[in-house]
Formats: sequence, structure tokens, C-alpha cells
Amino acid sequence: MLQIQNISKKFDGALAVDDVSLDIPKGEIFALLGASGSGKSTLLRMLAGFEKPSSGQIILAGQDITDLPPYERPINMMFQSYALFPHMTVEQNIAYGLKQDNLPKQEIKAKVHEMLNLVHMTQYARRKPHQLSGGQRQRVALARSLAKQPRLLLLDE
Ligand SMILES: Nc1ncnc2c1ncn2[C@@H]1O[C@H](COP(=O)(O)OP(=O)(O)OP(=O)(O)O)[C@@H](O)[C@H]1O
Repeated sequence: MLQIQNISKKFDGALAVDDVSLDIPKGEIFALLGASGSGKSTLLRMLAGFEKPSSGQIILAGQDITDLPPYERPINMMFQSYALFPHMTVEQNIAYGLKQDNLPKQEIKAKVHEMLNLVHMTQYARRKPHQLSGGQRQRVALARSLAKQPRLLLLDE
């Protein structure tokens, strides 16, 4: 499913990621562990397309995605802070990504309903992020990521 081939990243000459190769099968939950500053976030950011590798390739489901911009990758990344839109309700946050895809309204509504159910947040649909606990916000962010059915979900802590 995911092949990372000899990926390296240099920042101003300093190696943040040094020749990493990984082969991850479909359906696998893979955890990347390492000391603070060892390059975990940098590797994830390269997979998501936010950072350009200095060398190496990323192959997803047979396609070389190394040079694709983030929005063209079937990948979703969740950050350490949840990055919900503060002025939008829970359901608007979940619907946001789907609206970008120009799905029919009825389909968006059904998908939002399904995602709210999945993360047990149906009763909070009309609340804004600041009215939720930290864990509830993280569940909304997860619902928003999964709504788009990415082939690969990257979770940075
Ligand atoms: N934009 C940048 N410019 C220069 N150096 C950077 C940049 N981003 C990260 N680094 C450096 O690259 C190295 C790897 O950082 P990274 O954030 O990938 O580590 P991490 O393993 O995710 O750490 P943590 O567990 O502390 O979050 C660190 O030494 C960091 O200082």
C-alpha cells in the first residue's frame, strides 16, 4: 500500500530524516516511535506533501506521489493540535472537506450524520469547538478526516 524508498530530508544541511525505507501493507496500523527531534513529524509531513524530500520516493497504491501537491494525495493528516475551524459548528467542520469535493447536499448530510455517529458526537453537532473538551475536539477532527475516506490517515500524536 505504502512504499517509502530511501527518503531523506535536509534542513540547511542538517539531516532531519536519514535514508528511511518502509513498506506498509493495506489495513495495517503502523506506529513510528522515536526520540524528540528524531524526524517523525518531518517524515509524516513529507508523506502528506507539506515538505519536499531532499531525496527518495513515496509510492502509494502503485502511484509515485513524491511530487504531488497535498490536495491531490489520497492522504489525510491530523496534527497534534486539532486545527478545527473555530467559527464553524461541529457538523460544519465535518462537512467542510466534503463541500470542497462538490458532493450533492443530501450525500454530504448523510455522510456527516454517519461520521457524527461513528465518533459518538451526534448530540454535539451544533456546538462550536470552544464548547467541547479536548478529546471531543480530537474526535471531531478524526470524523472530518475519515469523512473524505483517505487511503492513508496520518496521526501526529
Ligand atoms: N522547518 C525546519 N527547519 C529547520 N529544521 C527543522 C524544521 N523542521 C524540523 N526541523 C528539525 O528537524 C529535526 C526533526 O524534527 P521533527 O519535528 O521531525 O521531530 P519529531 O521526531 O517529530 O520530534 P517530536 O517528537 O519532538 O515532535 C529536529 O532537529 C528539528 O529541529
